[in-house]
Amino acid sequence: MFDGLKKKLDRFRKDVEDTAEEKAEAAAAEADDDAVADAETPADDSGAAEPAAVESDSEETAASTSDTPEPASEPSDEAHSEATPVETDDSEDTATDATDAASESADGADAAEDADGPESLASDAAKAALAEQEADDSSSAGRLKRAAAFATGKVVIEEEDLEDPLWELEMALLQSDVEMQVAEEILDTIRDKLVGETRKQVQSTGQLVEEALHDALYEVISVGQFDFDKRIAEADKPVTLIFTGINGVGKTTTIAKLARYFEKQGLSTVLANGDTYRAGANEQIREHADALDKKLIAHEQGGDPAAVIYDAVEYAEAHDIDVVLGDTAGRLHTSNDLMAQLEKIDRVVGPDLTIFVDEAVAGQDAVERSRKFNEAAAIDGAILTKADADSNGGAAISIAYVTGKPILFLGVGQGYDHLERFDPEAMVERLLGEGE
Ligand SMILES: Nc1nc2c(ncn2[C@@H]2O[C@H](COP(=O)(O)OP(=O)(O)OP(=O)(O)O)[C@@H](O)[C@H]2O)c(=O)[nH]1
Repeated sequence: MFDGLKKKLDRFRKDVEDTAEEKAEAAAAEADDDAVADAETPADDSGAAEPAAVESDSEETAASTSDTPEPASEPSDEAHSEATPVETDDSEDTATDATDAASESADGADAAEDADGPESLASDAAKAALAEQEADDSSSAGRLKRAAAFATGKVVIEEEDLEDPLWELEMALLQSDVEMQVAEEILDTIRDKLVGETRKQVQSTGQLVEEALHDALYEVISVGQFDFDKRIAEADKPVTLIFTGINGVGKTTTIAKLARYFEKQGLSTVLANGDTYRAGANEQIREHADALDKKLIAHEQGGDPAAVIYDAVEYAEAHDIDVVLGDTAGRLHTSNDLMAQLEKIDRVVGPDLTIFVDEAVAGQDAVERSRKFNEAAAIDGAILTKADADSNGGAAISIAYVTGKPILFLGVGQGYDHLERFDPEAMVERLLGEGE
């Protein structure tokens, strides 16, 4: 399930990790060359121990180096732990930035000690560059900072490192039927979380990227989620659930699966066939009712669906039944008379939940239909069937964000037990291949 998208997400994570680490290693190599060149430069006649000068290829860097205050005395250990690898980002607010950086460097140092990580490999010149409080540009001092960051077990991820991998990820999401605005939201979240992030000694860049991917996917997938079982348990009985969607997506089969699902929870159900439109609809749902030993309320073909559902609620009240499961005719959102039927059921019966059913394999089409049904009939949640046959996962990722309503269940096969409560965390872990 969703294997195609899983592979693409994994490729994104590897691309970013490779880019960031290659860049840092390249900078480290350059920095060593710079440091060696500086070491051969004769000291000036003042005799004061200058911090290792950083070769610059631009005026401002030289200025910032000459501005660098000379250490008054050999820094004490505390001062040293303050002065060692400090990440300064380019944000305007250097005061906050310095505090953040200091606390981060303390964390970094602690983490390094905690993790019994290798002694810092940064050369003195690299440490001096890192100790600089100035926001730096892409000069050799900047390269040295990145290199030292790498040498001290830190990798700074920059916007340019993400450009290509994010473009690839956007294509992958769109090809997997993720809705455009949902894909943009995912990319924005990843960019916000990763740019300027430093990889701590105890983390790999891949872990950093995975955390950003996880959070970005979870944010869009979990929109509107509520505790379905709790909602049903606490609602006044009988609870009335109405199912709508187009023909052939699996509404009737899903109703039968839910009858089995509630039975396992000790809740009784009665089925109602509000599909008085299609010939053979009564026979189809009656097969399920008989197989599950459940009561079915049905009228003649051509009857009023609202009257069927109303009779089922009356039956449930008279027989102390917990849940009414009302099927309706497959319809397109553009079918005015069928949409008018839904409004009448809403008016006459006042169902607890109107649930939109579509098939995961329909991808973008399912997303678009969910948006239209929600506009026309104000759905309370969605069930995606045939997820067992869906390699993309685009509909499962997009529908909640697009409608603001949660996906409640996934249909994962043709059997009555092939129904899964939709869990956003489990979905994200499935997409990221975690916990396998
Ligand atoms: N693989 C798979 N097949 C499913 C799933 N859910 C339903 N189906 C199949 O999809 C087909 C259509 O299911 P129905 O329940 O008849 O669909 P419907 O929406 O009620 O169709 P109408 O009655 O025409 O509105 C049947 O062959 C089901 O077995 C699922 O989760 N996975």
